[in-house]
Amino acid sequence: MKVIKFKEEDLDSAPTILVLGYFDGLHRGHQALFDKARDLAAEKNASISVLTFPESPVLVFKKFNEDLFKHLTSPDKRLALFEENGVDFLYLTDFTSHFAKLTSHDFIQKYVSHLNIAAIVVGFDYRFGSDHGELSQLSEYESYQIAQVSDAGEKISSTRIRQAVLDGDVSLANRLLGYDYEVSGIVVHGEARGRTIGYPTANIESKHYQYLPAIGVYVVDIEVSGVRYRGMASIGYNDTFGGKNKTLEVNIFDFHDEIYGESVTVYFLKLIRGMIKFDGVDALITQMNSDEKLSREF
Ligand SMILES: Cc1cc2nc3c(=O)[nH]c(=O)nc-3n(C[C@H](O)[C@H](O)[C@H](O)COP(=O)(O)O)c2cc1C
Ligand SMILES: Nc1ncnc2c1ncn2[C@@H]1O[C@H](COP(=O)(O)OP(=O)(O)O)[C@@H](O)[C@H]1O
Repeated sequence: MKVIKFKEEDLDSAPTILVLGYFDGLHRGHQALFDKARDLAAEKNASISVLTFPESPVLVFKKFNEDLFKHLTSPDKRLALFEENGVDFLYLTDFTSHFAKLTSHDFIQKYVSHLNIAAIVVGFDYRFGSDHGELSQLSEYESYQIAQVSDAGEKISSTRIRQAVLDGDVSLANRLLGYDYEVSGIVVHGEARGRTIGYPTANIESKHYQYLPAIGVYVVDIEVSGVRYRGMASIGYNDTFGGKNKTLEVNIFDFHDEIYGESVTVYFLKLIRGMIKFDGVDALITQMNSDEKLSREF
């Protein structure tokens, strides 16, 4: 997949299926658009292009807070998901005040018309341009609007998945995403207490703006240097020890190596329980023994 800043002179000239949207998380609802795009691409011998934005359009409309930078995936994972879904050309353009003022007609003139469009695919609720144009506006092109995908009778949406993650319901998030919710980060030093209680934990700090699941203990997989291990994670303040910082820590099963400074990815599989403030370290260890048993059996 080629990632290209949208400029008229840099566009590929071969016929292409254009998929439009922002696609945070590229969940099962989004994947339905790419299923259709792949069918069309095969039928018309065309490539697949996406025209999207590096950051959320909401940044242009709302007072800033850090949450507006947050995504369901890291930037790398976002690219990998587009690639897995068959995208050949990912065109990026900044969503700015100027961009927001374009009418649907301007958008077609300035962007869509410069591509060699074989067909356009959008989602059921797609609107574009300052006049909130509908698909009919694109009627000069062969265009397809994909029906909403539901799960348990409710629409699959990035908002619903974000809420599931924040509630700690990673099982639901994973089902709606169609893959395991993951957070990437770097292994940093903690209090060096883990090893003294028989459960060393890799403390993971994320540089990306991602949603961290709710405080609690989780069954996880963790990828270290390309190998995926089972483990158990804690998200919280280490209440038993009066911790002040919220940490994401993973005890990795059948693993014995120093990995400070390594980039790792944590895949959240299931919420085990909430955080408990124990009276002493022995009670914590007993609880962690049973967390381990459950996590290994998952
Ligand atoms: C699976 C798991 C469950 C945990 N559960 C709790 C808990 O219920 N209460 C708590 O205070 N700390 C809990 N912890 C966090 C430990 O307090 C923490 O890992 C330990 O203090 C080591 O910290 P360090 O890595 O900074 O040295 C848990 C950690 C793991 C890996
Ligand atoms: N099975 C394991 N799970 C997690 N980390 C491990 C494991 N074995 C060794 N380590 C190493 O030990 C470190 C964790 O030890 P710990 O005593 O908890 O110190 P810290 O407080 O710095 O995290 C990890 O960052 C990693 O480098």
